[in-house]
Amino acid sequence: MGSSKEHKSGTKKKLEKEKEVQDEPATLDLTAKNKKSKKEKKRKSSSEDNSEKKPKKEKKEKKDKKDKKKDKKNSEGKAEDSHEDGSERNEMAAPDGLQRFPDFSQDPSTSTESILKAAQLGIPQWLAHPTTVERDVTVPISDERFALSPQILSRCAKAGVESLFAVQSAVIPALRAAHALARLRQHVRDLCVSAPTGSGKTLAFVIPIVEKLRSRLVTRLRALIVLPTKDLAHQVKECFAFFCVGTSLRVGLAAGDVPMAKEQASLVSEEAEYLDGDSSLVDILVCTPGRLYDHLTMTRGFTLQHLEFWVMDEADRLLNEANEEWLSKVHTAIEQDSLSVNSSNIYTPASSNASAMRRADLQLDPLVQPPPRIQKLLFSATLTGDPAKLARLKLVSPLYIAVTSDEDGDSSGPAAKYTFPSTLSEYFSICPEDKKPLWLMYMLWNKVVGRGICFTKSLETAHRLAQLMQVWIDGVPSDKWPEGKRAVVAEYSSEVSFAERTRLLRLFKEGDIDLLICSDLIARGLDIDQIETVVNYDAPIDMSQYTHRVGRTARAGKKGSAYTLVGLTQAHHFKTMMSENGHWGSMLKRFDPRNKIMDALRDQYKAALDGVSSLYAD
Ligand SMILES: Nc1ncnc2c1ncn2[C@@H]1O[C@H](COP(=O)(O)OP(=O)(O)OP(=O)(O)O)[C@@H](O)[C@H]1O
Repeated sequence: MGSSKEHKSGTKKKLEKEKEVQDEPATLDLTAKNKKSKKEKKRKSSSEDNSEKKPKKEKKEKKDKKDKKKDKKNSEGKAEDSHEDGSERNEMAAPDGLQRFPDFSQDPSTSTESILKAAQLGIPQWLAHPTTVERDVTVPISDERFALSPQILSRCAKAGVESLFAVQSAVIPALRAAHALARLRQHVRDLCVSAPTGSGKTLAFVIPIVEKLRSRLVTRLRALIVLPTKDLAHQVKECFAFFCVGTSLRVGLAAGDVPMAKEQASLVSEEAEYLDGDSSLVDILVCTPGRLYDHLTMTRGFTLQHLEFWVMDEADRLLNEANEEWLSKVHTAIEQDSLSVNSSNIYTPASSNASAMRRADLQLDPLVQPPPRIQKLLFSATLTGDPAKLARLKLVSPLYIAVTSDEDGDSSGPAAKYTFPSTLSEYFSICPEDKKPLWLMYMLWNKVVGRGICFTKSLETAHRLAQLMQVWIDGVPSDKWPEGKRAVVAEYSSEVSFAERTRLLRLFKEGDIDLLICSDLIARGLDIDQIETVVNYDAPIDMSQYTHRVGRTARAGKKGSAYTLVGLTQAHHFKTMMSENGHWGSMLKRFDPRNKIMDALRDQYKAALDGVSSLYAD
């Protein structure tokens, strides 16, 4: 937990530095503006060649003008309602003379069309033209298109699922149809799915996979679900386990949180190892790429020869993994084994070095048909549009389903626009770097956060911030707090052991923790029902990071808020990023703390800084 002396002295230096810079005048880095003018020239020439885009361009220019006007208004420090209920005025337009919103009125804005066009260069047709589904659609679970069994319907009822969300209502029928085709030995298409955070992507693959496998006769590894982190693997495993109740399907987990030997023993039986695949103790395996690689390399009897589904959840993150060896390892395993068995459970007794002979036998034997091809299923809220990355997956005639919203207009192409839950309210605040802790204190003090999660840019920042908040909280007697209730914060990062993280999540869910301070470790995928607020303590560096972070709230149709603290030097980048992705405007409101409360907190902040410094003084 970063308690070494080295870490302490580093932290101390940083805190001293933090104190030093407090009184420095903040400067806004505008170097990006010069770079931008080149971009703008390029944009102009490309839009001149593109006359059919004109009406859209005009519309955009109007919108930009409107945005610029708004920015100008902000920059002039004019009071503006900035909070959800519109009741809170911008009383803190310029305390310290630092909090004015920088004037972007001189900034040329980059056309979304040209970015889109560039992004589409060289991308395959299927990726450029997704089947789109409206975000807010829901369909009763009993709809005949889903053809769900009584067993699945009863699990859905138990889970409180009465209707299916947009992504589920599109993906489940597509997969059910594919299963029917597979049974007839027909061509099965791979599937790529992009849908907003919290929109129910997990059930979109869990339900049809359980539905397809529940009548299988023999336990064999037929579905492989790969997720980028241990935490997510646990979450998805639990979901499968819940939906497999009432079936004989067995769900396994390989995420590296138990010793390798124990994991091996849970996946493969030592007894039946003379038959490839017959030794599997699980039908569905949820795993992380690292452990999957280890089992393919080291676990005797572990084979993918019976695989029917290969799901990659948080697919773009998996494709970004620095170590992609796992991907080629899976492909090699599949290619070696794919013709050794057919789906009607007739298998050829085989040793692992006899694939070629098996193939020849299969082709000669009229009773033995080739197995169904493995169907690859990719899911993400921010599916990559990089054709080179997708090519590594060797997808076969993929179908691309994108859940979008009305505001996305003619959204086409991969992640052409990031789609956000309609129940999410978004705010940003411009503040000097060294005052960010004060902003966070304000949010905790003033109960802006409720129950929330706070993202920082690094493990170290998360650790230092959690420590500072703790010293502050401990230093103010309970009866001085609003409603006599102290805030409770905890650090939640990969520095904290998995067991401790599990405990913290439990406390958070039970309402005993108000704010989890974390690095990006859990930005993706984690489904915690109770998160009301996301605080981006450090502004995200790209739109994908923003999407995944804010997507921890406003899930499954619930309301949620996201607050981004934008440092003065990040302000230009933040606005450009939001504008380029069509996310700058009425959906993103300005939030400014109230002067009076901030004044009261300033002394407490200073005392907390001193308190932390003294921790390291010994
Ligand atoms: N049809 C449904 N009815 C009610 N609740 C649902 C339904 N589908 C999913 N949920 C709930 O919605 C929440 C979000 O679902 P899920 O975690 O699958 O989202 P996601 O799209 O994978 O999000 P992310 O991209 O952030 O990982 C979960 O708590 C899940 O139980």
